[in-house]
Amino acid sequence: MIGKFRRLYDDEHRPAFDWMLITAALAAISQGVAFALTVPVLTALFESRPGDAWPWLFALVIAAIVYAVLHYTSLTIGYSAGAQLARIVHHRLGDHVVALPLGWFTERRTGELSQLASQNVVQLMRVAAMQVRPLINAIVVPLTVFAAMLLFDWRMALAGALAVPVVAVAYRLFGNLISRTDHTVDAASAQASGRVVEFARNQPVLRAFGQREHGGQLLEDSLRRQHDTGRAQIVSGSVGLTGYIVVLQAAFVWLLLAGVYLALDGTLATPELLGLLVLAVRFVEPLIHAADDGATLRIAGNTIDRVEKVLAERPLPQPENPQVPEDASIELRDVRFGYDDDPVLDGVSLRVPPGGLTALVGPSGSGKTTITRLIARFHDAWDGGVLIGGVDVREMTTETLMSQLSLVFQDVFLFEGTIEENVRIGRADATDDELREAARRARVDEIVARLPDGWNTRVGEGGWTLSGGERQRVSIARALLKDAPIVLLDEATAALDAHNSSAVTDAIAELTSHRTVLVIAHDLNTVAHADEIVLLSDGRIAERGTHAELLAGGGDYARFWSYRDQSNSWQLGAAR
Ligand SMILES: Nc1ncnc2c1ncn2[C@@H]1O[C@H](COP(=O)(O)OP(=O)(O)OP(=O)(O)O)[C@@H](O)[C@H]1O
Repeated sequence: MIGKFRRLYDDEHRPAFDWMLITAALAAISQGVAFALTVPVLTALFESRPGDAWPWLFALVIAAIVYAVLHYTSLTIGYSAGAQLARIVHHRLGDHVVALPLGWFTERRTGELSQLASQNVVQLMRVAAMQVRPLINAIVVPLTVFAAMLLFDWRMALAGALAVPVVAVAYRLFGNLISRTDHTVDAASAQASGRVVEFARNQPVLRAFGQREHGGQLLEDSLRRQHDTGRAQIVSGSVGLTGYIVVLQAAFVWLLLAGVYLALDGTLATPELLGLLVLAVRFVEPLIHAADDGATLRIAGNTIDRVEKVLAERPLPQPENPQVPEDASIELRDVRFGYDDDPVLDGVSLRVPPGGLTALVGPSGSGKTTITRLIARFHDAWDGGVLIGGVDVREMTTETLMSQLSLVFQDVFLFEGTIEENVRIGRADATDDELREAARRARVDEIVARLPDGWNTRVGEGGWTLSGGERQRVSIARALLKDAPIVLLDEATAALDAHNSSAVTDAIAELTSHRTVLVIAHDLNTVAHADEIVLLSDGRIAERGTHAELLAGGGDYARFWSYRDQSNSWQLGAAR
């Protein structure tokens, strides 16, 4: 456990943690020595030689002072080492995840990462600061007491040593019982907090569909599950803790019996026996505390395992000799790729020349979004190549690649901040005039005009104060401000109201003029003017050509187009 903590520290701060360990160990030794010194003091008093007790008492006071100083030192070093740990773990996680492929950031993983980096790391900091020392105490104090027993009476020390394996086995067995439900309790708590957020967020939907009770029922179920697992944890935890303490008491009784036997035998004087029994109590005491702290330490151990798992994720390999693209073309050469064992794209080749517009169409799940993700290097292709400006994306740095691309996807994320800050993410050093111009072209100025604080209006977490169409316009303004030569666009105007839809269409027209564009089109009406239309089906290109060529070809595209004529609202995605 201590090794796990040490591994988390960097070379600069590990010595502070080591100092905390050393001072804590020295404090524990001095505490053990102080306990041991009670034996000659008690012996002298019980043998009616109070004068003999003074030197031992004096030594005991010195040991107690040394203990107090060392304890205080390790406490203060521990606090600062704990605070450092939170900072280091945050930095290490931050530095590592920025190098991970964007495809790693699924909703589940980002949720777990955010819990890990916030709540769990703070717990880790507390454990490093406050709970590692008691663990050292639980090991070093009994060892010191044992050494002292050896000096006073080796037979009592031997009796103590015989009890140690039994206590160790009990610690492990009952410890497992205590921690057995940790994972189920963690999972139930995570699920319950997720349900609370979901219930609050989905109030409008639940009420609109008269499902308030259904949503409440789900929440209630998971709260009940949390309650039940919590109760099971208390029961098995109490059984485990009680069992362990009973074994410790039995170990003490065993020492008592050994001492009484030796006393009756006449080989151990009664005053010495009393002193040794007081020492035996001190032997057992830190072990009881160890049981209390064990559960917290195990949880900290789990957290460290999770941090290490994230740190072990393979970062996106960076090229040794980075190259820069020659132009703004996009090319896929015989690309194969899948998220698990089955390929999602199976031999896809396409080329968008600089300034060209290619539309990807196809049924839902045919792999359109996956193509855009490979171009932005969310993942690397299994086989084949993805090239920008004639250079494989694996041969350029992430910065170079990202400087070439603007991504406008459906799930727009806005940060908690003002609307101006959200547009400025497009290019941090843009002048105010450039920012206003991009906003005007994306028709964000219309949104700003109706907001109470104009540009300084805060958009709320995830941008919830704005409508879906408004969020898309903000994301298009970002892309206009960034002014990258290639645009990857997931066009989705179908779900928008008429006003927003026309505003988004205008904004997209601004964004796509004079740029290389690869657009995922959900509505066939918007693709007719593309230079090339690529129809994907099951991860392969089924048809390709201009609108006129595809209509003349009389294939699936032509068929879908004629359906579209019959029903204006028809969409390709719904054809599956
Ligand atoms: N992160 C992921 N992990 C596992 N499978 C995924 C992942 N993303 C997509 N898939 C799967 O890959 C296939 C292609 O998905 P993709 O999103 O590329 O299709 P699409 O044509 O863009 O669909 P839509 O039009 O519905 O957005 C689908 O079967 C999908 O379930």
